[in-house]
Amino acid sequence: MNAKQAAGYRAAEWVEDGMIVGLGTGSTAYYAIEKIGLRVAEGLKIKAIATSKASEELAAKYDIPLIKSSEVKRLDIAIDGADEVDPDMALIKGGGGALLREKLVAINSDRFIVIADIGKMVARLGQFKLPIEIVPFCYEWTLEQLRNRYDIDFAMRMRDGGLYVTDNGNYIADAAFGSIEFPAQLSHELKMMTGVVDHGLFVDIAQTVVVGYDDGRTEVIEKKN
Ligand SMILES: O=C[C@H](O)[C@H](O)[C@H](O)COP(=O)(O)O
Repeated sequence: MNAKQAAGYRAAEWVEDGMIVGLGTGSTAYYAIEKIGLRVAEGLKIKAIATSKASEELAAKYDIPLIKSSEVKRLDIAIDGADEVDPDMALIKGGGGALLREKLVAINSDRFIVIADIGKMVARLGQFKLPIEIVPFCYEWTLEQLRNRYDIDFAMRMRDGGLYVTDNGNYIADAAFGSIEFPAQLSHELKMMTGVVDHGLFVDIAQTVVVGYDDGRTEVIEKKN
């Protein structure tokens, strides 16, 4: 069992009968979905909302019943990976482009569990390029606005020779902050910018982090109040 699988499988143990579950996206969330799917095959009764088309397909493969947001007001639990996790459980997410749906699901869940291999744990966020989802309309102006505000490199994410398009039809600019001293402040500033839909900083959203190690061990860290 590798570190991602260990974390994903451990977090899947939080899921109980009758829960509405948010399914994350990425190579770590893959294992949580797989384990939840195996438990569904054994009789676990849940309903789920997926944070990407890829995770929807994975859930369908495991016969995890998916529902629409109109059918439920809140989720009991959401389980998702992260690109970086700092000691305050602030995160960078969106390496796989799913940050907007992931944030919507996470903030509307009673408990948000982050699953991360030990390599994701950092003293300070920012080495991983921060994904910023921007609307396609006049995106060059939004990019220019970002470049003028922060003196760092912003690169439009590319895919197959063209601009990468999220499940929501938007683009992503990856921002090389290097070191983010005040994640909450940056999160707020970015949200205020016209043209920016959202970004991959998740501050004060996670309550639990399950860390996976290469030898298959896991460590559960709960947020201190
Ligand atoms: O958009 C993708 C998500 O935020 C992922 O949860 C994040 O990038 C971590 O992905 P992985 O588990 O593949 O490292």
